Amino acid sequence: MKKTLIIIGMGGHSKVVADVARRSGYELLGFLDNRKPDAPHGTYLGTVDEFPYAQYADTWFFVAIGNNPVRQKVAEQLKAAGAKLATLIDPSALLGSGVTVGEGTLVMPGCIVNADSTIGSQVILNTAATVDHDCVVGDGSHLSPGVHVAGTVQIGNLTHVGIGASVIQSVKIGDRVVIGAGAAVVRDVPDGVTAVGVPAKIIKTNE
Ligand SMILES: CC(=O)SCCNC(=O)CCNC(=O)[C@H](O)C(C)(C)COP(=O)(O)OP(=O)(O)OC[C@H]1O[C@@H](n2cnc3c(N)ncnc32)[C@H](O)[C@@H]1OP(=O)(O)O
Repeated sequence: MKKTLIIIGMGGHSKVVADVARRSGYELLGFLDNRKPDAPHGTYLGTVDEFPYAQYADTWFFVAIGNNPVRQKVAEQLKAAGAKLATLIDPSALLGSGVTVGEGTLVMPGCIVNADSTIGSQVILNTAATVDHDCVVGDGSHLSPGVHVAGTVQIGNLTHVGIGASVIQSVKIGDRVVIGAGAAVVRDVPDGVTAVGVPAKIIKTNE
């Protein structure tokens, strides 16, 4: 029997999550969203807050919300309601030996994660992102499409690395950091800042 899945969120990100879920062998029952969508792209099953999770004990749930803190908050809400959170790894992704991937994480098509890297929970490794050996990507972080992370890099929690950015080996990027699209990160980046450019420089402190 196929495993069944319900996806949380009905924005654009949920479309790509649905595709990864189908390719990974799940039967998709539908979507939850606290805002009823005007033009649903699948079966709308109701709100996140009012869904009867206890009646779906055999079903897996996946939070497909791009915003890092919101994704993590909704995942906590689901866990408190007793829902089982799936981890979705596209069959085209390559994971090296000793790699671990946390609960609720999405690994998109074309990603490569090399040996002994640790990917946290509720992470998005977006299309064709690569993470080399011995890295850590913290909970709730998002590596956008085409990000390349060299070996032994540490990325904190709730950090967003923008599309096409590169991070050289052994750099540490803090929590709640935003790295701009196309940046080259060549020095450590502290918690709670936005850094852009080549080489990446801090342009502001985030709220
Ligand atoms: C499937 C998907 O869609 S996944 C999502 C992928 N999306 C991304 O990766 C988005 C990444 N976001 C960015 O790069 C954004 O530009 C951010 C977050 C770095 C900055 O956004 P904001 O905080 O709104 O800053 P804002 O746009 O006001 O720019 C501030 C300054 O930084 C500059 N700047 C902004 N982004 C960059 C960048 N990536 N590289 C270089 N300079 C930049 C701006 O030109 C501006 O400079 P100025 O003050 O001289 O005019």
